Amino acid sequence: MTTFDLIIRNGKIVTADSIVSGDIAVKEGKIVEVSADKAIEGTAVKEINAEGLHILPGLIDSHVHFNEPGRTEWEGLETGSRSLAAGGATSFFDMPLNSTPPTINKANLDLKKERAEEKSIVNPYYWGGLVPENIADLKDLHENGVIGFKAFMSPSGIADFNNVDDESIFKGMKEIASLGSLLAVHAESTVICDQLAAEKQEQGKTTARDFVESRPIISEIEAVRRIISYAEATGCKLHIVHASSRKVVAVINDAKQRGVDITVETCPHYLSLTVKDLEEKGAIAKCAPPLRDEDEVEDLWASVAAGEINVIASDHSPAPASMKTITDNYFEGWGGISGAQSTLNIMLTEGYFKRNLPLEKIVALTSTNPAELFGLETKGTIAAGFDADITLVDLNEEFVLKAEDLKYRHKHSPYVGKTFKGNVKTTIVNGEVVFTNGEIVEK
Ligand SMILES: NC(=O)N[C@H]1NC(=O)NC1=O
Ligand SMILES: [Zn+2]
Ligand SMILES: [Zn+2]
Repeated sequence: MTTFDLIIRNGKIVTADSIVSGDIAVKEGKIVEVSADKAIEGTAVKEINAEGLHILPGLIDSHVHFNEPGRTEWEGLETGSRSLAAGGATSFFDMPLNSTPPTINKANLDLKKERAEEKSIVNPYYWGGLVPENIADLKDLHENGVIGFKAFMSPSGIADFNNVDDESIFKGMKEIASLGSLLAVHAESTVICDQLAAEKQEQGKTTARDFVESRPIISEIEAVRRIISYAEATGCKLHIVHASSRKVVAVINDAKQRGVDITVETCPHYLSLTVKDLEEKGAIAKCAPPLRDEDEVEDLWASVAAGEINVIASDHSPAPASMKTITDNYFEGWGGISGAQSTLNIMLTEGYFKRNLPLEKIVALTSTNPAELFGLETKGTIAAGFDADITLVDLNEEFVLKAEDLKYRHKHSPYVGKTFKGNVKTTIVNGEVVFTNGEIVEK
């Protein structure tokens, strides 16, 4: 009789294509057998009874800022990776900025890899940066395994990570195209945002609504149109991060239809929070692009349901509470939302339960699609031969998120106080349980 390291029995196994009842056997970190409607024969060192639970491929959060090395007082890989595990995520792609030094050359990438290998309890992957100063470093970064490159079209908010001007982005995209890699873009128009912000502040207009109006949807659309033109001129593959509106997605879809190699991400906060939350919660709900109004949220859900969005990622961009206080000027205070732990909860509560988004689509958006798009060949689904990155979820469990539930270094989030339906019970990374029943399992 075969002996396995782990057997998970009697769960409902969800993939991007189907939901089946069955068992999963794991050996040496890999899924070796999945059985539908019959028991796996054999024994295991550990068995988990998943009766009543759904079993999902672990989330792959393709957009986080864990800020290590150099800015670990804001988060760090230890707390960041633990918050992901608690939220059912088993892999992340760390953005090149907010860490100091930023990931803009091989030496800096090596520093981050070293820290991640030591501290992360989920699988780490890395974006390289594209800044005006590092075109000559792109090849080296690519050859050392970055997922792709990330550039800002508007100021990043971080002094050592400059946004690209049109000249450097065109040069960079030519180089990235020749490497066969891809470029992820924060697409907001510097001209539109800077001029509108300056006007608002001159007029003493600094409310939440003023801040939002200084970064309008048209600013995203302008930047997206421009970067698409460069993609068409260079052949560089594009990934637009954090689209805040279906109107932005529509521009991307037009390009897709013309044959441009382009994909799009949105984030849970654009699907669950509005300007009203920014007014009520202050900078805890501040981000760029900013939160939009209720009708935009509903349109974005329609876009998700229509299959127009490729990837949902958290854009977890944490900061200490002291940087998240606003007295009366919404142009002050850090822009970035702490959300890495809540992605699946939001997709289940707001998507599956409230808007009938199928579980299979949630799995596709949060795991299968990012694995396929970014070349993680052994991740993103539950099947024999794939890595045993697995999340067990109780869809019947309701809970109110409390600050002390958060594993972040700074225990704040715009979702504190929200009632969620569907809770992560156990998270398994490469065959090892890293989180169960509310607690991180330390090695
Ligand atoms: N630097 C950084 O993390 N910026 C992120 N924050 C945010 O709200 N949008 C971003 O791009
Ligand atoms: Zn961004
Ligand atoms: Zn980001």
